[in-house]
Amino acid sequence: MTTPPIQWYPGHIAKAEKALKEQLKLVDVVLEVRDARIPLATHHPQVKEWVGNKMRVLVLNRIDMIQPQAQRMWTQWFREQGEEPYFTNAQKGEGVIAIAKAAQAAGVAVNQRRRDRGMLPRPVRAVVIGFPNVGKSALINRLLKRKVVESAARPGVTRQLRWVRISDQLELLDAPGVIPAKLNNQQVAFKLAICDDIGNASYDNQRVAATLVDLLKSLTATAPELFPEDPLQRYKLDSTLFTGEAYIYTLAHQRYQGDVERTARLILTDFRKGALGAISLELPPE
Ligand SMILES: Nc1nc2c(ncn2[C@@H]2O[C@H](COP(=O)(O)OP(=O)(O)OP(=O)(O)O)[C@@H](O)[C@H]2O)c(=O)[nH]1
Repeated sequence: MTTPPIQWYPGHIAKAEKALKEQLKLVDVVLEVRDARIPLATHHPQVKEWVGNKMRVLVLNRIDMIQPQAQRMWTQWFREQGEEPYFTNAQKGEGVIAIAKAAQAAGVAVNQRRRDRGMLPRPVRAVVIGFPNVGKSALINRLLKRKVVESAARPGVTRQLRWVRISDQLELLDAPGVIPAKLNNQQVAFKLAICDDIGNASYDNQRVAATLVDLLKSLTATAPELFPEDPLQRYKLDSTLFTGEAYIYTLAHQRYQGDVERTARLILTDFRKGALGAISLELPPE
């Protein structure tokens, strides 16, 4: 059997899963953050089971990094699935007030249940969960209107637990819950690696960058209305003539002294910092 191109460390995953379940035990409401560029790949199939019958608010973050038209398509799709997506730019604080309101609204139901059981109402307790690097800490800091959580460019950075008061009705765990990636789907793994939402994993930059080029080619072909310009035009090399792998190899030889690794890293960095434009890497399934 060949080694899969993207690998995690199983011990790390088991530990993360255990920590996440401990955090979930403490709360009434779960704010699940996904990366708006890959809302399906940043969904873990077991979240539903882990969240159980607690209230869940679905947050699609990095809204600045996808096309407005893609946002509209996702809104419609999620509503068809019976879910209301909340879109945020946690870096700038956009859409964050609506998240706090949705969490508080969920708290009303929680307190009604407490009253029905003869218990005193209390502020609703919430936690922010999501894959590494999706913007959990940035969102918490915005909800708190101050910086209590280190928001790092480095994936997988988290710290100790504390309750912080957001309003009279809402308390938040100040440390986010990290959802560990599911191990067995390489297609999903590639998207997580492209977006740097993969945490503690090892992968091959050249294969990941080649997959990004192939994905962009296929998206521009299937949804041309979302791509008035070729996202790869920055490199002045026609992507329609090559496979992803051949594209990187050719570009490396034309522009970067044959340094394929450097070219691969450059393309990934350009995509991650938005230099290729606002691009949703996934579109709602038909
Ligand atoms: N462009 C953009 N960048 C964002 C957004 N939200 C967060 N970021 C940036 O993305 C990086 C990661 O954000 P964090 O808040 O540290 O992500 P996290 O999910 O807490 O990451 P871990 O601690 O690794 O699990 C930081 O550089 C943020 O400034 C957003 O909506 N748009």
